[in-house]
Amino acid sequence: MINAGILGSTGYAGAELVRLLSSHKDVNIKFLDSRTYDKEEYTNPYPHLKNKLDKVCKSINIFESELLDEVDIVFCALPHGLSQDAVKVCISKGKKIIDLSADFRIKDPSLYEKWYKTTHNAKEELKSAVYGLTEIYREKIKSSTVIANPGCYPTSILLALYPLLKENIISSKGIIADSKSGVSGAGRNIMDSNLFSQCNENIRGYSIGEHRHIPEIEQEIAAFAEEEASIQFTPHLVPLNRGILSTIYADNKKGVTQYDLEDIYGNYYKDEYFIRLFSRGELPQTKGVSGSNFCDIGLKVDERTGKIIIVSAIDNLIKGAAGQAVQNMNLLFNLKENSGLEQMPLWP
Ligand SMILES: NC(=O)C1=CN([C@@H]2O[C@H](COP(=O)(O)OP(=O)(O)OC[C@H]3O[C@@H](n4cnc5c(N)ncnc54)[C@H](OP(=O)(O)O)[C@@H]3O)[C@@H](O)[C@H]2O)C=CC1
Ligand SMILES: CC(=O)N[C@@H](CCC(=O)OP(=O)(O)O)C(=O)O
Repeated sequence: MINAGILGSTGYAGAELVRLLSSHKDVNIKFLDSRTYDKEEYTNPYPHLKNKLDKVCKSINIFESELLDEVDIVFCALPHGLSQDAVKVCISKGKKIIDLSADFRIKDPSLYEKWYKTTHNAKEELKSAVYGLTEIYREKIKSSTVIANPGCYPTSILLALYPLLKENIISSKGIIADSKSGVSGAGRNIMDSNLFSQCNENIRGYSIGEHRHIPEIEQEIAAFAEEEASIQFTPHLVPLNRGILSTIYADNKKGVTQYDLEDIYGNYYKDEYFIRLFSRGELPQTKGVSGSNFCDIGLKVDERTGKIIIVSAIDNLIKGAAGQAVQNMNLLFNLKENSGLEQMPLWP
């Protein structure tokens, strides 16, 4: 049995971890950290787990808690900037840690500090963190101690682009990604602009060219292509609970055909349980992945405009957060990669 603890367990990403881990046959949840619900039943804020999870929340002081000695792995689902101490303590105690925040994703700490407008206080630990995009960094993940679980938008964009960049079919500069996210992407600490009355029946773009996921996406595009990268990224908030749909445009610099494109993606992803390719004009949709760890990818060569268009769909809370974290944990502990993640999407 793997003993696991969850920091930030009552946020939306934390709650998805709790839901997935509580039905994972190889995992025993040891602690559920929460300041707001300290000493309260976890099912008070999360009644969907009633009678299935008999656990009380506890506000954990990472420096003092003896509970840390009882676990093999810590999942950290705290807001950005709060996981650096947790990572330091876990390393010193020989525990594995999967951090769902951005604190260990960006390799260059000055870039993190610039985009996140805060200081990075674990620069040494940052060096050993592995970027947890499972399908791409599987081998490195297996032997790592600190895993930086990717952002939700980056997961949807990077899995969609990887074969094109590795095959040098598109340039690493000038890619355009237009993404739409459900409201749970913003977490449960509601902001005024995310109130039902302002999200429902409404679509709006935000942070155009300024979103914090840009350096993370560019870092990985540059790694895939082995050259400098730039992306024009526009996120939108759409009236869904969960789901991300990314539509990505790039110049077809080698003039590949629709047939070539489908063949290339088929070769790259043929053994990937969680990547489902759509061909012959079919396109993915958020409902097709909702509640699951799948990443659905649709492919289109537009010969008239000379563009390649890739469309990807994920559930932001699962493949974009908790599901990918569980997938990475499975790798760390040599379990089947889809253990605890076999749920099919919900439809309708
Ligand atoms: N939502 C998503 O789709 C995704 C989220 N992530 C990342 O996962 C992490 C958690 O995100 P998410 O679950 O959405 O966020 P939430 O805001 O929903 O939850 C974060 C939780 O952390 C706890 N917390 C502890 N200290 C603080 C603090 N000082 N300020 C605020 N909250 C605190 C809170 O619980 P309590 O008060 O009970 O302690 C809170 O509910 C973030 O780093 C986020 O970027 C990553 C990918 C996707
Ligand atoms: C809809 C919405 O607000 N989405 C969030 C996604 C951020 C998120 O969850 O960030 P990480 O994946 O980096 O942790 C945003 O745009 O800030």
